[in-house]
Amino acid sequence: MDKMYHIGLDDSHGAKYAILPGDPGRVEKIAGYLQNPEFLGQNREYTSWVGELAGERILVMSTGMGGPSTAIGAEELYQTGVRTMIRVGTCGGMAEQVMGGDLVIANGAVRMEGTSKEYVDIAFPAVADFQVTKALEQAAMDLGARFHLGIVQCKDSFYGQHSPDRMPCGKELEEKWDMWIKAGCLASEMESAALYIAAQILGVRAGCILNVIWNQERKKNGLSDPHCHDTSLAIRAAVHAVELLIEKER
Ligand SMILES: O=P(O)(O)O[C@H]1O[C@H](CO)[C@@H](O)[C@H]1O
Ligand SMILES: O=c1cc[nH]c(=O)[nH]1
Repeated sequence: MDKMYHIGLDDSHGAKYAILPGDPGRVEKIAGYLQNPEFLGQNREYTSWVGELAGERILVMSTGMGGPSTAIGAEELYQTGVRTMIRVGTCGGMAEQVMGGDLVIANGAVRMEGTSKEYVDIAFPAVADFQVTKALEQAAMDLGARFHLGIVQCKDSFYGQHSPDRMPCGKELEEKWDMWIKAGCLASEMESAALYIAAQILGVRAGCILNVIWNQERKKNGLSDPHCHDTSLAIRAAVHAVELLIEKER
């Protein structure tokens, strides 16, 4: 087959499982947890490596930031044979109990972004695959991580989250932010809703595990707000979850 237009890959990678960080700079680090890691290529925001785990080929590819590039990545990975997609990313805590350095496993996502609306009506939920989510939960437990499992909020504007007062529509952003918190959202990030909806429509599995960087709500409420930029724990949990899925499905 020809190489896919955006991701620059064809099906010669031979992987059915993919680990998908947003940040291209995280790809080589993730591949370092696999056997025989090999650089495949880079085009636009898509940097790709492949390696092996428990006898299976595993692709690692960055999606870039936000729904559009994530959905394009999922679509083109599907064309190259990938059937299980696990996002490993970062997020900002929303719920008070979610602290920097914790992990969040997203079993569903609020669709406050634009991409998924061009797949299916907003009434349709963005939900993670149950088996993938169970494997992520088991992996986090095996690693002894402090983790939370629940719903994350996805948006398109990082600065709409952090500086809503600067935006002409800031009042609406703030009202919605408070509503998501009251409804029980754990954390905010930018890709899982588009990934879950694209995966659903493609008929493949998707899940997501996130490192919590900080929690602006804790800071606002005068609570301690430790910051953690180290994504190692989330990466190790994602890799271990893939291993668990492979073993279970062998
Ligand atoms: O660390 P990644 O995976 O990029 O994820 C988060 O970080 C970016 C914003 O800083 C957004 O992409 C958000 O979803
Ligand atoms: O606060 C944050 C941190 C990471 N990613 C986001 O989208 N928001």
